[in-house]
Amino acid sequence: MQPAARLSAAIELLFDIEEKMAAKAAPADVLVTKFFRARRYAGSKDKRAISGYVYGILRARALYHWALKELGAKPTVRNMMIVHLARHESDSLKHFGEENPFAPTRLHEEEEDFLRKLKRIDWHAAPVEAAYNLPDWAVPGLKRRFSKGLATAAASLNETAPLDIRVNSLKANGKSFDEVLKNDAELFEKNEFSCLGYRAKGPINLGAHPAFSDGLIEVQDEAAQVASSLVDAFPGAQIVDLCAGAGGKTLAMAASMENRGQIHAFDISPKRLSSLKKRMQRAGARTIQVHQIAAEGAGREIAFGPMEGKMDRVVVDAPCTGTGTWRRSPDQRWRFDEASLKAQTALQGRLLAEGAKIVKQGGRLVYMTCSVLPEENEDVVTAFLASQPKGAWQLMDYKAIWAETLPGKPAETLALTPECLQLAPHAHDTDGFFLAVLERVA
Ligand SMILES: C[S@@+](CC[C@H](N)C(=O)[O-])C[C@H]1O[C@@H](n2cnc3c(N)ncnc32)[C@H](O)[C@@H]1O
Repeated sequence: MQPAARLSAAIELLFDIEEKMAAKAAPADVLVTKFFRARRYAGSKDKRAISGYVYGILRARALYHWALKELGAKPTVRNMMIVHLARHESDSLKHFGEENPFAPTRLHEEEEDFLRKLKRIDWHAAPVEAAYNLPDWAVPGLKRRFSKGLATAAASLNETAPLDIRVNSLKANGKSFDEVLKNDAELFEKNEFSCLGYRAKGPINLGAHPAFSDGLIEVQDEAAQVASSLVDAFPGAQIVDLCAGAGGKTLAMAASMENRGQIHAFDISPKRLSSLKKRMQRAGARTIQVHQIAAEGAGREIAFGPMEGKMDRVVVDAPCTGTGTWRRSPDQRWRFDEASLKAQTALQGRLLAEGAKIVKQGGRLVYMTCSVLPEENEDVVTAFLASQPKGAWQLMDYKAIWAETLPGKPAETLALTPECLQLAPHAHDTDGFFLAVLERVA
């Protein structure tokens, strides 16, 4: 593709992403994949260039909105692209209006005008929300979490994420990492916290790798690996994974359990559960029972009633705003608002209370989210404890569980409640992730 055609393609793709974002429909990564699948003629360099524009603009969206407002221009996709090029590769602006049927149309007078004014913009004067691409609904929670460290934390949440893998001990059978990855082992380095985790040193396509197709490795961020270990899923345990999704944690727990015991994996999404079924086959996990469940209604009582007070572990990996994974999905932040955050926290509270009923005495309720917002984390746990009879639950110190389940020194928490674990990219070089372990006393 010619450079001009790449620009047009990026504008078209971004337009689609913006539309779907407004409708809270398909996320950017799904749209990007679909876009390229329909354009087989796009080579790897084209894909890299187009994705570079798209994600670069998504990561600076609030900043470009702010700049365009300062200049009296509308925050359209085309205007954001013009600002982006002016900042990063002004030479490419010459492709607008080029003699090429695929080129974007020539810059019109208003655009030429704001381009001239753009040179006078003081980018350092941008408010923190614009500079770090923060949506209004998340700012109070981010300030509570990070206080003076907000700028550093927010900058880190706006970067690109690394790729981590977990060696699947069910299939690796004691093989060393070099044996599992063969000649590609040197492309990875050991994770800091997770005992089975490795981080890719650079971009790598694992989809076609034999270690992946043979189930020897799983793609999983280090934070999720740590959280799965802290469940302390022991061989022979009876576990309910209430929001199992496509089974990232379920598979890690099945491996810790050495295929002994039982994991009941529930979710409302048939698509995610069908992906879990494929993954468990590939991973050789034989202790997982998959159950689709309705979001609400009597079906849930029928499913969970017989389990009341019987489970060793109940994992509530709750649906959340995903603020901790903004690095991977930079459009995610624009899909929520104050009302949907509130609805999400109410659902999290309901799921935690529901899961609590099926934990046995001495068993553990493990609440986790991939969010850094206290509203979805400590506040949900505090409200749950307040709703329970006094002394019914003990909030366990994650450091004590870490000592039993993970090697090395426990990561220092950023949680407002010191017993809980809160990880964040700037401090731990992992996704943002929260975990609280509650033991049933009575
Ligand atoms: C954070 S994701 C789970 C990720 C998964 N545990 C993993 O490790 O890959 C949250 C999941 O909750 C599911 N969910 C949403 N509402 C639910 C409900 N009422 N009951 C059970 N699952 C629900 C979503 O479909 C989604 O798969």
